[in-house]
Amino acid sequence: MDTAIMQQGPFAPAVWESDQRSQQWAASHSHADGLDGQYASLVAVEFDAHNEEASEPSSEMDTRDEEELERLEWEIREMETSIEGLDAHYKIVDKLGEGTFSSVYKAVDLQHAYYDNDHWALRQETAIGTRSKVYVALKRIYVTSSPSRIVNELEIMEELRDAEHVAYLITAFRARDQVVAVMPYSRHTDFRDFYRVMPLVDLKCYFRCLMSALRSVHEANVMHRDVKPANFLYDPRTGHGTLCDFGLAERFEPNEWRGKCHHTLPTLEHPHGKTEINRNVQSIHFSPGGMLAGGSASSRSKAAMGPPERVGYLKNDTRPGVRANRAGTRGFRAPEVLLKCQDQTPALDIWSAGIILVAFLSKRFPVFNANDDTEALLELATIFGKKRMEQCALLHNRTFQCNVPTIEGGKRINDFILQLNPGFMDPGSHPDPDRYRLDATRALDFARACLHLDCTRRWTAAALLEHPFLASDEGQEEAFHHHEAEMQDATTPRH
Ligand SMILES: Nc1ncnc2c1ncn2[C@@H]1O[C@H](COP(=O)(O)OP(=O)(O)OP(=O)(O)O)[C@@H](O)[C@H]1O
Repeated sequence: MDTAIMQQGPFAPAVWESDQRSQQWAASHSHADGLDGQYASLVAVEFDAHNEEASEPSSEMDTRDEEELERLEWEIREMETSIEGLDAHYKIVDKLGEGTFSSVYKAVDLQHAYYDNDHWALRQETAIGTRSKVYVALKRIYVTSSPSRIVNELEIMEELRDAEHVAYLITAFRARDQVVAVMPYSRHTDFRDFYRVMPLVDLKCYFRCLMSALRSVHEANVMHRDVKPANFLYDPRTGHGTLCDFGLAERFEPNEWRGKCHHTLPTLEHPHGKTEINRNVQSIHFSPGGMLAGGSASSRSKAAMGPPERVGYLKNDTRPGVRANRAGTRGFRAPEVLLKCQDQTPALDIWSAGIILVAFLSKRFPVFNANDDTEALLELATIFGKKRMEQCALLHNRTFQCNVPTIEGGKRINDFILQLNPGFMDPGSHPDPDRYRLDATRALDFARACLHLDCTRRWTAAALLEHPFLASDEGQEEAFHHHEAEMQDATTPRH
């Protein structure tokens, strides 16, 4: 390796980082609930914290054919020869994934013992000294990625190193045109294997990890921009999740607020008034209750601000299209991204997390599958209805026009979920049917809180962590009712 672009650092794999409380909680609830057999067998694999290999899937589960395995072998050899010195540090054992911008491999960290891992060991509840092998994930970023994009990803990961439930960067290096980021290996199960069978109690665990990752990311004024199941590595056996892939992440710069829309600069304020972030924000419109600031589109459009530009559109418009960051994955893009809002906020990640929840609750994945942004807006319109889409567009200084008659009405997100999964409220053989119904109602409300079309009304990650679906004690429930009352108050139009 000729150029180290970041220092080698101490680490311990995230798989050992599992929060013991969530782990015990997930395990006890999963089994107590008399679960779907498929899910029970997923979580039943004994997790031996001291012997990673014992809990690895056996080769029988490897469905790859000979040709694929040969290709993988070739790929590993090619990587080892094109990055001089790599094999002295890491022994690549498998391929974990492949995306648009990179390939990710599982490797044994051969030199783990030569580094001081105490810092990370402090964050663990499991001693790491007893491990015979320590696995890492090597993300080989394709040469077609621009240097600025690579630096952006690495810098953001470096900045978020101490954030819980966020993939952290151990080191990164460059060998000629090859850039490799090294992360702890996070053991996980493919979302498609559990989204239809995961019980509500374990779903809470999933969203606690995801929301706590997003809270840290947003507190650092970063928008992830690509929240989706493939980027949240969740292990149902331990109840531990890790948000990865900061390849599209963008800094939220309040000082560069363009002000072309009708929504105000948000505050990432904690509910109940404990301000804790946005070091750089100079002018903040505070809203009660931890919502991103602002009222409803209709109330705001009547406010003193007035539209910055004329409303409406030219029929034969020859002007170039509006440019805005629309990075993300289809089906997970928030309405403001689809509408090319130029002042996008961290609320866009909350929308994507809400879509993941809809997949769980409706047992449908992918939820949306449009080929382009216009089609994606139409998909939203079929749920939310024309009027609310028009209001949402207006908020971003856009006009929504559609002559499809079936989108006139619109429904609540809860009704949409229940339409797709009519049996959702039925506790079935759940040992505590009332508890199930309460959790199910709260899960629907959690989805509603994530999926406000109006980005200013979407709850923050910090607020969502205190939503009763995730909150577990009375105090938090009381706080929620207080929070709800404040929200009602804030969003009721004043005449
Ligand atoms: N730390 C890790 N531990 C285990 N697996 C990982 C880790 N990081 C990434 N992966 C696996 O590799 C896949 C691709 O990683 P990543 O999303 O970072 O790459 P990408 O090229 O940006 O992908 P995409 O274009 O799909 O967003 C992930 O979906 C995951 O399955």
